[in-house]
Amino acid sequence: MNTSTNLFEQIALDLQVHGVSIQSLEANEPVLLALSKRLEHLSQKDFYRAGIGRQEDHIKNKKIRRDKIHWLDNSDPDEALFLSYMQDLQSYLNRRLFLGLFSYECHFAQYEPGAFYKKHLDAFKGETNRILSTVLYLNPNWQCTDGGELAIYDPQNHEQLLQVVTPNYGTLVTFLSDEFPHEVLPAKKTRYSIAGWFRVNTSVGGNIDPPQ
Ligand SMILES: O=C(O)CCC(=O)C(=O)O
Ligand SMILES: [Fe+2]
Repeated sequence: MNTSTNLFEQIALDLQVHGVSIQSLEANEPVLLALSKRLEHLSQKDFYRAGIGRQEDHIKNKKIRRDKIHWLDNSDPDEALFLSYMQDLQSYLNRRLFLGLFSYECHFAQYEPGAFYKKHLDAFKGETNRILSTVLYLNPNWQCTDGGELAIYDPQNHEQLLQVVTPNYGTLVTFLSDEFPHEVLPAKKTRYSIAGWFRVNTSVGGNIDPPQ
């Protein structure tokens, strides 16, 4: 078994038992280095203010989330390397857990000091084809006093805190999109992550659902 297979198996087991997985991608240095290099080359104009679903109300948006995002695609080789890695994870999880995952979409997110994302679910039962959420953190030397933690809540009791995840470089969180409420606590330093979603295909009449 190579290191990716070990990690993929660990994620599959975590999901099976808990519905949430917190692992480290640090053994896969090439992918992390490629993403860090890509982040260095992206400029402020490559990021734009994120919205919530089809909600276009800017004031309301700003009360809920303050991150800026940049979608990944295959035209950039460093982004493509990560997308291909997540494609391998998708295939593994489909073989192992029969999830029928069909596509993966993801964006870099930049949280400037003071930015947050209030408690939310990434998917509502029956209303979306987002099945699994992933978040990968890209912050070297993040200190516990830097804030910006991901707080994950109990699916049965949305007030009950389950886990607090420090956004350390290489940490990869995976969870069931319509089960786990979560929030990003205000960051004190600029915080980078890649948030992504594995989706099932809900196409009708042969029209494939657009990936984003
Ligand atoms: O960056 C994070 O820790 C989570 C972001 C998130 O929940 C989202 O983008 O939906
Ligand atoms: Fe989320």
